[in-house]
Amino acid sequence: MKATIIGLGLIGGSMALDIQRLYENVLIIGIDSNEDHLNEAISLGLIHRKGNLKDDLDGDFVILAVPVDVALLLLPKILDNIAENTIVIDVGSTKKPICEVVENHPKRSNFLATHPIAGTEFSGPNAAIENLFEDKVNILCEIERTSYKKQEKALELFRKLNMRIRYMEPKSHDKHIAYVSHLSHISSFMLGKTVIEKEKDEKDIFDMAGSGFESTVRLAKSSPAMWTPIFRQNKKQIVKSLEEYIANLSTFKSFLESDDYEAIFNEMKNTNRIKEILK
Ligand SMILES: O=C(O)C(=O)C[C@]1(C(=O)O)C=C[C@@H](O)C=C1
Repeated sequence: MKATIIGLGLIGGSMALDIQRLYENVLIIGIDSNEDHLNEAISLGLIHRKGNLKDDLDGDFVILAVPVDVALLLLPKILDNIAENTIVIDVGSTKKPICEVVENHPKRSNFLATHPIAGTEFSGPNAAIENLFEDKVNILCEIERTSYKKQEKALELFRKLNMRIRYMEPKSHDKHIAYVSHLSHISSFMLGKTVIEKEKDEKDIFDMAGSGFESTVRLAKSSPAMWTPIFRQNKKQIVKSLEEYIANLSTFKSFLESDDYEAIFNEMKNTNRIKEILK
């Protein structure tokens, strides 16, 4: 079993670890533009050897786990050179642009667009962990455009990883993910910024930060190199979600200014429904 992992960050590295654990006689080849990451991936045991985009597109799987802007550039070239029986699986956080870029590619049926809803705020090969995908949702887009044999191969991998599969249209994926993932990150980044700016005048502010602040601001530790292209590709949906979020913040502020504590209580009471949604 041969798998080529392109992009040896948290997701690519974790995938490499799990494929080694779940299959027999595995050869994992790593490709990354960052030479330090490649060396780190070898010393961490994530990959067996370095590869390249000419000679290593002929295994069972090619996993494309690079930032979403790089994925758009690489995927058509990868498909140009892919071996007949090899499936390319992308794992990026936006799905419409990547599906569009290969829409009319003659090797479209070698590709499957996926989004594993798994991750942490950390990045790079060092952040890779075993079992990251266990019991996590994996959103698959336009699976009918992937050849049947290759669908089976991918689904077997996701079964072995014990993932929960959902099927979605790329547009619908990008719309919903703008709210539950992309907006969460922006909100955390801007909360972090607000508190850091205050800290300039009040040195003690972080001494007062408890686990509430820490859990809310966790995502602000995420990689700007990964998130900037995501925000760019999903700009339209994110702007819409931000408008709704800003309106809710403004409403809360006006309730407070007008001492409308009943309204504030009700806003929070209604939102407590999140306890049932995210059990
Ligand atoms: O939990 C985190 O730290 C994540 O950032 C994971 C998260 C998310 O927003 O849920 C981030 C991006 C991925 O596309 C999928 C999952």
